Amino acid sequence: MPPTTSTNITFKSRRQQKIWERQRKETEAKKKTSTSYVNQAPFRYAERNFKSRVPPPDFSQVVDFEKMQDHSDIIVPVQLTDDLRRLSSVFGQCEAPCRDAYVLKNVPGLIIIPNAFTPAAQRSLIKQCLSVYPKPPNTSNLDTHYIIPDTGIWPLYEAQEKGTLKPTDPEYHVPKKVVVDGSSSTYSDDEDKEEEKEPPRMAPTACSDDFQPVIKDPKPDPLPAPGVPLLSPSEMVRKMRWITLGYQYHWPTKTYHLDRRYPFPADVADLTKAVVTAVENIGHGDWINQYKGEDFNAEAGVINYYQYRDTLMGHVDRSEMNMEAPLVSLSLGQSCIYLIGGLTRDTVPVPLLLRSGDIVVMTGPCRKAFHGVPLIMENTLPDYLSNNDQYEDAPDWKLFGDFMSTSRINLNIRQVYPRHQSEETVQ
Ligand SMILES: O=C(O)CCC(=O)C(=O)O
Ligand SMILES: [Fe+2]
Repeated sequence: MPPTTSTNITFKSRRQQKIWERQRKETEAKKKTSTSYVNQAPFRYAERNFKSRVPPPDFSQVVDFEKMQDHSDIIVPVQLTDDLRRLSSVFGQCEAPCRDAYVLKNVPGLIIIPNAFTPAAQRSLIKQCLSVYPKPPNTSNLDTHYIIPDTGIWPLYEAQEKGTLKPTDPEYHVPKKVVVDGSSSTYSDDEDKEEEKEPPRMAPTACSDDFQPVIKDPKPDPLPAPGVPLLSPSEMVRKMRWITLGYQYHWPTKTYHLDRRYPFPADVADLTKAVVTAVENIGHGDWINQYKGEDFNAEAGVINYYQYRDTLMGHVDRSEMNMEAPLVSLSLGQSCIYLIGGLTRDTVPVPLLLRSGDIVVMTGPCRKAFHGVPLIMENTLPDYLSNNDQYEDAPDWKLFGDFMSTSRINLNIRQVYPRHQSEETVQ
């Protein structure tokens, strides 16, 4: 067969030409979506705005709960049914009650409770999120590739910083998991969270119509990738992207391992129940949240660790059999822009500025709304989390403050089973 040509390129075969043309079309399509804002769903348009470095994002529509007067047309102040600090000690000791919350006129079901935790309570939660919760059996993104010691990584990082753990010590490098020869991973670690990647093709995703929260298919653990590097403890802690609490989550299929449930941290369960109790009967217009705090069980949680420039792409959390129960989400550390949209990406999302200590509660219709985090706002760490100061409640804060100087932590908690049902009664 004679070589075929396309423009000035010579091809050895027709097949090669076809491949080349397909690739060219794909590249052009990609270029189009990345350089022009035309034909983009409003949610994607907003994501691109906040991810842009040059030109800088347009922040003019951002809702800042410290400047309420600017948003009185879209935000309604409400009073929680009870003081959070009375309902749970995890919010911290403080004379002032915590009852101020806000709802958005155009996002039914969304409730924001700004500044819900005292500085000491935030320090305590951050310490737990970094040094206590990320221990086996709780799973993190690092587990796919590394054998995490029972202590977790944090004590190794502390020892490295103190100089008591040296690169030549055997514990310095957390061992890698062995790659089984000849097997290729169906999923890569990069695909296991809804970051700026296409979701894996083989499974329906939590945003697709054929998605089922319960599937009979096997849920194989992602396989370790060959070639992951051995890292120092300080590098390892900054590679932590997420951990899961309670029912463990299978990212590739976006369903829960209902047979893999680990103990849920009591303080997080306690504060979440308090939040769900405090938002009873809160809402606006057509939607008033009626879910009872007493019916809420914290059964699954995700802790997201964001470094500067990390983003979380727009998605819907609908892996829970119970989609009536509120989802409670806490922000700690650097501020972020949080986009809250509607049932599809075609609804124009509202950008919210979330600060350390803010709580977002997604109730009723908002449980099915698209949301995401397109921007971590640099240099927004509150002074009370700084690594330069001494704190009576946290004498060892320096290292935690170092970590938080470039990080945001989000903790979100869900109920998996319908109310009055549990693992035992459902099976
Ligand atoms: O980081 C956040 O505030 C949101 C996290 C989130 O939506 C998720 O983990 O599903
Ligand atoms: Fe989410």
